[in-house]
Order: sequence, then C-alpha cells, then structure tokens
Amino acid sequence: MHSTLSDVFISHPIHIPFSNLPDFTSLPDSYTWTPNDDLLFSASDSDESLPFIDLSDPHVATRVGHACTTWGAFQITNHGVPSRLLDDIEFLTGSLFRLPVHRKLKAARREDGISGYGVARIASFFNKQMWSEGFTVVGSPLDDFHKLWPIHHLKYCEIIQEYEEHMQKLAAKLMWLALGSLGVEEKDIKWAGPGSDFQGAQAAIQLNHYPICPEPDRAMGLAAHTDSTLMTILYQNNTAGLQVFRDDVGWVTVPPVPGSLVVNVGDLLHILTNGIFPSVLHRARVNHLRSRFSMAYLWGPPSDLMISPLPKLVDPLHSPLYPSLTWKQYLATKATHFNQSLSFIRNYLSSDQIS
Ligand SMILES: C=C1C[C@]23C[C@@]1(O)CC[C@H]2[C@@]12CCC[C@@](C)(C(=O)O1)[C@H]2[C@@H]3C(=O)O
Ligand SMILES: O=C(O)CCC(=O)C(=O)O
Ligand SMILES: [Fe+2]
Repeated sequence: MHSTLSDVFISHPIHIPFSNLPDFTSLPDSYTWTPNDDLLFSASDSDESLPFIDLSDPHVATRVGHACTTWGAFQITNHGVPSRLLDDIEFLTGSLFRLPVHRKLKAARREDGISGYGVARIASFFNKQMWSEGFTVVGSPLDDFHKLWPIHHLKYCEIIQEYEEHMQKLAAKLMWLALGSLGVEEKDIKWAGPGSDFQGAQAAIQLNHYPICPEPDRAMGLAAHTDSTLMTILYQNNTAGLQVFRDDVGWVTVPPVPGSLVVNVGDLLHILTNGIFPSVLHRARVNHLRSRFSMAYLWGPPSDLMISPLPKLVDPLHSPLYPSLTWKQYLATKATHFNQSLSFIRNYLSSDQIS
C-alpha cells in the first residue's frame, strides 16, 4: 500500500484540549510567557539580517549555499510562484480562520491524526499556551474542506492543488541549488528520480493564524522550533512576526517583503548534509494591531525512504554524524524528544534501534 505521513502519529497521539481556547481579547495567565517558559526570549539588537536572494542572480548557487551554511535560512525573490497564487492562498487562509470556532472544529485534527484544525503539535511541550491556531493539510484537503465549506470547498481545493504544484517545483530547484553548492550532483540522489524532480517527495501545508494580541510582549505565537523537513518554504502576510535564531547573533526578525518567500533548512537536510547546513531555530511573535497569517510548505522525502548523511559528504575526516532513518521515524522521534531530537539520534541511536 502507498504509505503517507498521515499514519505517523497513530502511535504518538497528542492530547491538546480545545476547551481552554481564549477568546483572543485578553491575555489569561495560561497564555502569559516569561523568559522561563522559553529560554531565549528577547530579540537581538544586532543589525544582521537574513540573506535576501534573487533567484535570477548569476551567482545564485553560491549565495544559497552560503545562506544555508551560515543561517540555515534565507528569503527569496524571483522564485516564479505567481503573485496571484500567493494572494489566493492568503485569501484561503483568511477565509478559513475567520470562520466561527464551531465551524472550524468540524474539521478538528484527531488526536492521532495529522490533518485538520488545531493548535500546533509542539504545544504539548510547553506549560504555556501559544497565541495561534493552525490548519494542517496532508494529502487531499477535500474531506476537511467539505466540512468547513459545504458549498465552496472545490474552489479552495483547487488553490491548494495549484499551490502544491508550484511549491514542489520550487523546492526541487532550491534543493539542487543548495546541494550543488556542496558539489552534490543529480546522480548522487537516486530518489530524485529520472527527471531529477523529486516526484516521490511528500509534503504538508501548515496554515497559521496569529490573532491580534493585546499584550504581544508577553505572548508567544509559535514557540522556538526547527522543522522536521528537508526544507520549508514559508509565505507570510504583511505583518512581521517570524524570527530566526543564530548562535552568534540571537533572534532576528524576518521582515515581510511583499511577494517574497522564506526558506528554512529543516532537520532532514541537516542530516543529509552531515551537519554542514544547520536547521534553523525559528519562532513567531505576535502583534497588537494586526493579525498575522503564514503559510508553510513543509517538504520532505518519501516518508519511508531511509535518509542518512550523503556518502559524498562523508570521508575519513568527516565521519557520519547521524544514523539512517525515515521521515516517519524522525517525526515519531520529534513527537517525544522535540528540540532534542537531533542530538538524541546523534548520540543515543544506531539505525537498528529506531522503530
Ligand atoms: C510534517 C509535519 C511537520 C510538522 C508536523 C507535521 O506532521 C505537520 C505539521 C508540521 C508542524 C507545523 C508547525 C510547527 C511544527 C513543529 C508543528 O508542530 O507542526 C511542524 C512539524 C515539524 O516540522 O516537526
Ligand atoms: O508563522 C511563521 O512565520 C512560522 C511558521 C512555522 O514556523 C511553521 O509553520 O513551521
Ligand atoms: Fe516552523
């Protein structure tokens, strides 16, 4: 049977109750974060900024490689995704989250499921609640969208399908640019397929909504995490909130630039490059004047394919830092070890211990 990511959480259900959802007009205690709840709370006053890369630049591969090595993230323009499609996905996201809660709950994510409406899975690792709501799409959104919009669901399904097609092509292009900068060639990645277009790749779309917040300095939209992907391509509306972390700089805000996209290196690309590219720690803050939407395309390999450091990047001086594991196995590890997952598999696991 064709395997997808959808069954990954059957053995790792997460119980996050909806009963204490705030009305998003005042900040209850359970939503008030202190530096103890998230150790790296304050933003940096450095003037360092995330690299901004024009994909039509003749030196694009070098720039992408440099950004991946230093930041594990970058912003792109001239990416070929029509701005009309970005408007459409933002419209879909706004329409979805503006539905009354009882309508959104009709498509609530099951405790052992992956798709649907809910708070981010990482919520279970924190004592405080995050000032956000999300909707995850894995595979066809038809059933969920039918529950949300009994009449107009097809129009929204078409937007998701078109968005996925463009994002998949862009992800493949970015992957070759990033790996090409390390001397990795198309013949080095067999699963990319005969057209080198990564047709077997799998993906999730995560739509996020950060409502207007009366006390943004004491709230957290989405707590610090790395993505469990090869790469994530993120579109944010024109309200700032995304921050990325670099050890030597601290937290840096990624300003929304109309029409641009943010690219994050995920944990699996970190593993594939044997640690050369860091997976970027990032989070979302909230705003007291405007609500914020973000739309993340979380891109990874076929869910049952073994991923390990590329032989080309391993030699006697650079022994493999990680054992082989599948995306599904990594997500299961993340469900128990969260931000310690990489060090856990690096230090404690050999391939045959991962179930
Ligand atoms: C494929 C996936 C990555 C993700 C978990 C998921 O199964 C689908 C949702 C993704 C997301 C989006 C918000 C942040 C995040 C950490 C979360 O809680 O759900 C990521 C997960 C991840 O990258 O680990
Ligand atoms: O809202 C954002 O800018 C970040 C979203 C994010 O990190 C995610 O969906 O994984
Ligand atoms: Fe993320």
